[in-house]
Amino acid sequence: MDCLTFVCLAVKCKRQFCKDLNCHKSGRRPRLLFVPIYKDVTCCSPKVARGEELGLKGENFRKKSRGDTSDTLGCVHFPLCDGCSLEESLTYPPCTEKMEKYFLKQNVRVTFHSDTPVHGWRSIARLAVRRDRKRRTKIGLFKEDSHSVVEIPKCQVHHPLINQALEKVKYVIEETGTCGYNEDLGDGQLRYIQMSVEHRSQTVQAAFVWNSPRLKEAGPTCKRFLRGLENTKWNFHSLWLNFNTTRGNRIFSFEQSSWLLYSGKPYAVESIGGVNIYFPPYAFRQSNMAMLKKLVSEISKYVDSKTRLLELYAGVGAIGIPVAYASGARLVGACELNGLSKEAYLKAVSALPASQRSSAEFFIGTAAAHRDKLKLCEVVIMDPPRSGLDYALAARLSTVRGKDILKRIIYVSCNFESLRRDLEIIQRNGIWKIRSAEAFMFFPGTDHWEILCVLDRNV
Ligand SMILES: C[S@@+](CC[C@H](N)C(=O)[O-])C[C@H]1O[C@@H](n2cnc3c(N)ncnc32)[C@H](O)[C@@H]1O
Repeated sequence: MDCLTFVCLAVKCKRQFCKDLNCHKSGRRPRLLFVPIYKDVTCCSPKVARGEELGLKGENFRKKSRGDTSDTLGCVHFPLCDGCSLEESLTYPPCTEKMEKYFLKQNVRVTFHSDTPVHGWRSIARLAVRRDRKRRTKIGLFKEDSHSVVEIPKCQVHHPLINQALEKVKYVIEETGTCGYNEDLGDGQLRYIQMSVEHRSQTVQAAFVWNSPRLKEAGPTCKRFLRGLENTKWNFHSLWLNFNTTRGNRIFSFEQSSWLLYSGKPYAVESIGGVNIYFPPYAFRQSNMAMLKKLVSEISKYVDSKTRLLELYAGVGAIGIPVAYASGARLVGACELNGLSKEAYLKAVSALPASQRSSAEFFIGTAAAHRDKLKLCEVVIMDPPRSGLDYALAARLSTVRGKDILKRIIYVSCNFESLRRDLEIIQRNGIWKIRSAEAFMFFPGTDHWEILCVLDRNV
């Protein structure tokens, strides 16, 4: 999810620049934002002004008419900024047809959940900070196929608090003489900013990637910058530093020691399905919180009470824990590559009744490495990054073994192409049948759906 996410990183051909930017847009190039990205994904369609030419209608699908402002981007930064690829019919993206046809071939009608605001939905954003040739510091997204920054102060999909926070940051950058990073020279101070909204307090968790190995070497400007932000008395939930001096395209350093909480609280807390989920800046977080809640509520319908539930690609448990809470399932564990997510996961799990969490473990590593844990569960939830499932996991799922009790797979995907590939592997031995498919409009403005696909084991 996303990507960063943070979001879809681009990823094709020569465009393999930024390794940990997640961009849920086209996958054509490294765009800033939103979460880790991974291997090769198929390029999506180019920018299109509307998706209305497609005539398909899905169940519950509210097709909006052209000119309906609630389905139009209306952003001054379009099309210069590559964060969005659609300007109209945002809840009816071109990829819809392909997806519906695929599932229809498997005798499954897709249920659409597209009733979402198309503005202000992005509650986490990662932006680059760069110094241009005129020594001006710019904050924004990379322009396509380049590392020159397009400023987007009036971005329509950002939560309004993110734009407000960025305005304050820009002001403090100027006041304190903080210098944006210069990639060619490897000098400058501020490299990236991540802003993440905590909805309950209407505050913003801000993380600043600083070009120094530690606070000690960051120099007086760093402290002036942070004090300057505090002095604005604005709604910052917390101010974080991430120290990253590596050349290249990694936004963050993921060493624990590279993270410093300068002020405020360690976690942004969101209530999802009635349970508190804790988000530190160094863990994955979905960008559309309202739709995530809808997704969790739908998934809960596929999980019975007391079922043994495993979550793979778990992040901090934003899906699996609320699903267990709502359904009464027993968590047998969660697997996640980013070990820094463990503490937040265990904190959220502790809110579940003891009977539901007593055997819950957090397994750090790849889902492939932990695929033997599948034998512990009756239902597995998997929400991989855009690149899809680890091959060894998909292959393992395709061959049920003697003692396996697994009877349902709940696959959440932000990339139809990798989902289709994985479903082919999982289904190749005829053991699994698709029970249902639902599409959630997580990323209005992009040519993507978040897809929930449920498979049941043939009896
Ligand atoms: C799309 S996110 C979903 C996270 C979580 N389900 C949520 O909604 O917040 C994918 C997660 O998988 C993790 N990840 C990436 N590659 C992985 C792998 N090979 N094995 C296990 N986890 C992985 C990422 O760190 C990220 O937290």
